[in-house]
Amino acid sequence: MEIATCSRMVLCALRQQVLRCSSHCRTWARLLQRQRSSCVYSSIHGFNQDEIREKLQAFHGGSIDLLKQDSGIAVLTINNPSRMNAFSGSMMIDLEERVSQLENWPEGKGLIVQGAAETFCSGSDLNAVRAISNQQDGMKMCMFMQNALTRLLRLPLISVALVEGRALGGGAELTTACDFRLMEAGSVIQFVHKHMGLVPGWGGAARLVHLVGSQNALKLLGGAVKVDPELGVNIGLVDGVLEGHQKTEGAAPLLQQAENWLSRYTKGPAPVIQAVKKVVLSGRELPLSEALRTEKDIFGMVWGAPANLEALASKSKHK
Ligand SMILES: CC[C@H](C(=O)O)C(=O)SCCNC(=O)CCNC(=O)[C@H](O)C(C)(C)COP(=O)(O)OP(=O)(O)OC[C@H]1O[C@@H](n2cnc3c(N)ncnc32)[C@H](O)[C@@H]1OP(=O)(O)O
Repeated sequence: MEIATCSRMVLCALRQQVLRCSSHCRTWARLLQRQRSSCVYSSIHGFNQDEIREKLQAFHGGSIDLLKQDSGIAVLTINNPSRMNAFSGSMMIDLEERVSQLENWPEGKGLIVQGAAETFCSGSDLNAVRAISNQQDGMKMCMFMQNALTRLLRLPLISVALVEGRALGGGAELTTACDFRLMEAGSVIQFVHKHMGLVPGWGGAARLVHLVGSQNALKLLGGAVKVDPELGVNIGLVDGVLEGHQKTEGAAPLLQQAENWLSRYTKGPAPVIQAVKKVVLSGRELPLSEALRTEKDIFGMVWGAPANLEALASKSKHK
């Protein structure tokens, strides 16, 4: 082969390689950008993820367990029963890692957040709280948890907190990082922060105001009110009440009841369910013009896609 032909072939192969690499890099850059934009705090706010992870890791115990099911509904379990599912530092890191796994789940449609051993979550582990009660560490933990819970709420999955037993302090805040809340009869959500000389710091106050309005939020935080299912439904915090399966004979297990409740919203192909969540999220979080532009982009992803073409071909009627 002539030297000129040979070097043309090498150049061509190199160019293809570079193109492949740059497209790969662009995809990565987009992914990283998306990840960053889901967070509230980054290095420009003085937030150093690795530093706080190292600090939190020192307070271990418990775990956050993730079960991805073929149905497209995942179950996230807060698991630290000997401390009423309080969040240790390592569980905070676990949570952030599980959220990352859910961000990269193309088949996902729904998420149920529950506590282990018949209670939801009693907030931060008070042993860790005592050890990091200085201002600086408190701020770092607060930023870490705000990032993790904001990313949880922004997942392209329809999420529900299944409240059994008690959701206290940070546990109450966690329920507000889901799209919906279901309460077992007899369970309680309580923002106990005032009794601890605090206010919510995991984003729970901001989200609570969005959910129930500022008047009700002021009452719940100012009075550290115990919210039972009836009050929760009345003020719009709670979306459904489940029968306590131990107290009501013949009632299905709570997780099964929650899955049945959620399934009406997760029925259908994953790309469509994810698009539904994304348009609602942009409407909830963005100024109108930006939300409209985002809605157009998301619409563009489902228009003419397989589910849309299939529906058109089937000439379905909506009776
Ligand atoms: C406030 C803001 C902050 C944030 O947002 O970051 C927080 O969340 S601070 C934490 C707020 N939560 C609390 O203050 C809960 C305190 N605990 C209780 O009120 C009770 O323990 C209760 C109601 C959860 C359960 O009461 P019960 O009588 O049923 O059981 P025990 O009290 O015997 O609890 C069993 C066992 O769990 C330990 N426990 C419970 N919650 C925590 C917690 N948040 N951190 C660490 N440990 C907790 C409790 O001490 C018992 O352990 P034991 O070794 O048997 O004494």
